[in-house]
Amino acid sequence: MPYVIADDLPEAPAGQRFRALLERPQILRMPGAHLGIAALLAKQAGFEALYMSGAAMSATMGLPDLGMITVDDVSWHIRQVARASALPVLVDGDTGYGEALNVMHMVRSFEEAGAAAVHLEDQLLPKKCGHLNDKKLADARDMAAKVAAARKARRHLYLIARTDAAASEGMDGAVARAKLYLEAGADAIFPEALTTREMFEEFARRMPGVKLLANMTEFGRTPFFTAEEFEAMGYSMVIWPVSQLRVAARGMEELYAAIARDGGTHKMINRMQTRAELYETIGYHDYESLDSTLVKTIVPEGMPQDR
Ligand SMILES: C[C@](O)(C(=O)O)[C@H](CC(=O)O)C(=O)O
Ligand SMILES: [Mg+2]
Repeated sequence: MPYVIADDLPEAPAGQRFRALLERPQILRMPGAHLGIAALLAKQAGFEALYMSGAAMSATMGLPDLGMITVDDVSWHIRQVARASALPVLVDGDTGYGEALNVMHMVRSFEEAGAAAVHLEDQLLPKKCGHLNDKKLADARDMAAKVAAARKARRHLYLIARTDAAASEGMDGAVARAKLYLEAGADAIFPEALTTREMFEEFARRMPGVKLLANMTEFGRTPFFTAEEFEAMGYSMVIWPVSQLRVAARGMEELYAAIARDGGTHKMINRMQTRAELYETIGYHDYESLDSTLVKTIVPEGMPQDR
């Protein structure tokens, strides 16, 4: 249904709807979807919440995931995803784009744009994908101050603190940082780039009662586990952050090669969503019939139109 109808908009704030999903016993599954069209397709597949990846948003803009995108770039993505899907969205807030005040501005901007949750990581700029080498970690107390700042700025936004410490400070360091971030006001923890099942299980065991997020990114350091496996290991949320971007990028690569090679798109037609299917996805005809109903309501039949 068209998002422009007030009666169809969700009543509760996005953060509250996100929390309600986390109260259920099963793991919350969030595929990456940072564009309106992706949000609609993910919702159609049955997902109840979505993830917005910094890596995917950056790559969409033709940029590396080094913390170069801004609060406004991300807010633009949040608006279209929240609007198109009306689903709660967890947003990658990177390092908060600066220090405490920047973090507070990020929280307010993301909430205003329609986000449900954000994660904030303990790296220094230029931040890296958590699965790469040579990450520079922030001082744990500086990160805790950012979490506290986020807490002060948020009304309903769910706050997830991500720690990238496992690689350089080991499990003890990651656990100690997670505890500090929880004390500072984080609602949940995202232990980044754990490399074995044993590490995931140990982290969960040492964080009893804490909501944890698992990152199932491909081509990284985490071996493949299913949502069910993460749930059994004690995780409450799982993301597949960049998968949609990777598949779409491969599709674009093949399309451009085909046009260059064949002088047209004829060999790619059966790989395409048809016009009718696309219109179905975006609700084209719903908007069109809404428009004609409105015109009839405002200008009843028989009423002279050109006075
Ligand atoms: C989750 C993540 O922060 C993202 O931006 O999607 C990335 C994903 C990736 O680069 O594979 C990460 O740092 O893990
Ligand atoms: Mg990221």
